[in-house]
Amino acid sequence: MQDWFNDFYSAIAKTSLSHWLNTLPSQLTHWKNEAQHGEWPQWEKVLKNLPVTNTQHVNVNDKVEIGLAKEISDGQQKQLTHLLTRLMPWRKGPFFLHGIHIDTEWRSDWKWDRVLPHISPLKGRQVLDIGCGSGYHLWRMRGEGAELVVGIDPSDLFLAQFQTVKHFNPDPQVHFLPLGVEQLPELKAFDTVFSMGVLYHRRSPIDFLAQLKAQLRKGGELVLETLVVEGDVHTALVPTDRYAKMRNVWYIPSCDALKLWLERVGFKNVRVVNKDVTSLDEQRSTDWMQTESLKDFLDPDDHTKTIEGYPAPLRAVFIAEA
Ligand SMILES: Nc1ncnc2c1ncn2[C@@H]1O[C@H](C[S@+](CC[C@H]([NH3+])C(=O)[O-])CC(=O)[O-])[C@@H](O)[C@H]1O
Repeated sequence: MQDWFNDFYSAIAKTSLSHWLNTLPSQLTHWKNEAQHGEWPQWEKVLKNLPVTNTQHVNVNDKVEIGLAKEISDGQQKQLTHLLTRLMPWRKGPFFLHGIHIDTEWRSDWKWDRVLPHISPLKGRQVLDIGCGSGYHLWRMRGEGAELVVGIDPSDLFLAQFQTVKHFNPDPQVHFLPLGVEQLPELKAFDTVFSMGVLYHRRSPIDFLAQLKAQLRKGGELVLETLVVEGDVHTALVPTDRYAKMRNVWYIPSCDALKLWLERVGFKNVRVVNKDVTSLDEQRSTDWMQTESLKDFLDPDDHTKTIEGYPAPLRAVFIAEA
């Protein structure tokens, strides 16, 4: 793990992100010390036992597929499947590793298909994904030609899943840092900042939007995806307790309200490019995530409502300019 972070420091040393090096090393040292007390050591063991395959087969353009089945023996494939199950639940994907299909809870590729047609081409850009989950979209961003791709997410399990994929595709321009958005300094350097599925988890959504803006260079692009409700510019749902069984949901604004919030923190040219009700095919239990999923979070008699009686998950994609 020492190497991953050193690799990242080298990757940004001569870029407009170099001032990040003032704060990052001490934060990551702190993370390393803390991680030893949780489940990290057992996931690290999985990472250490992954087979070295040196595959040249990398497709991150229309899916995330690294390595072919024929490049490893049946015994190795069985062993690899076993190691991957030790990193369950796999929520964000899917991934195809040496013929093993990790059928994740979410079809994150469908979200990417809704976002991609509307964003500025990523070719040559420095890109940040805030709350990147397992890093599925990081690979797809690189597949679109981004020059440097950085994801942050505070979940250690997501880091372990990302590093598993990176083990088979050691691309030096794709990185995951175990940080929360609140730990970022004002970098003002990324060409595109993504934040998908995170806003409703933030207690102070307007501060969060300002933090996103502070990561972009002037004229850079924000790609924000979040839950929304129908309503006017003054509408935002704050659940009394849980929303779709999630404990940590705070604000679900209408599109007009969120557009206003974005404008209030200084974003320009704000537009909603996609609205979509999450289908039971997009989020579901699988062999790789065997506990409850969307169908258990909805009213069994009326799928337009959550089990708590709120409008069922409706998601929107916003694009804005810093
Ligand atoms: N403070 C924080 N800072 C950054 N990330 C955080 C924070 N707190 C939680 N997260 C992370 O935000 C992600 C939200 S999931 C979206 C994943 C992907 N983007 C997707 O669009 O599929 C959607 C959901 O679970 O509802 C998780 O990976 C958290 O660990």
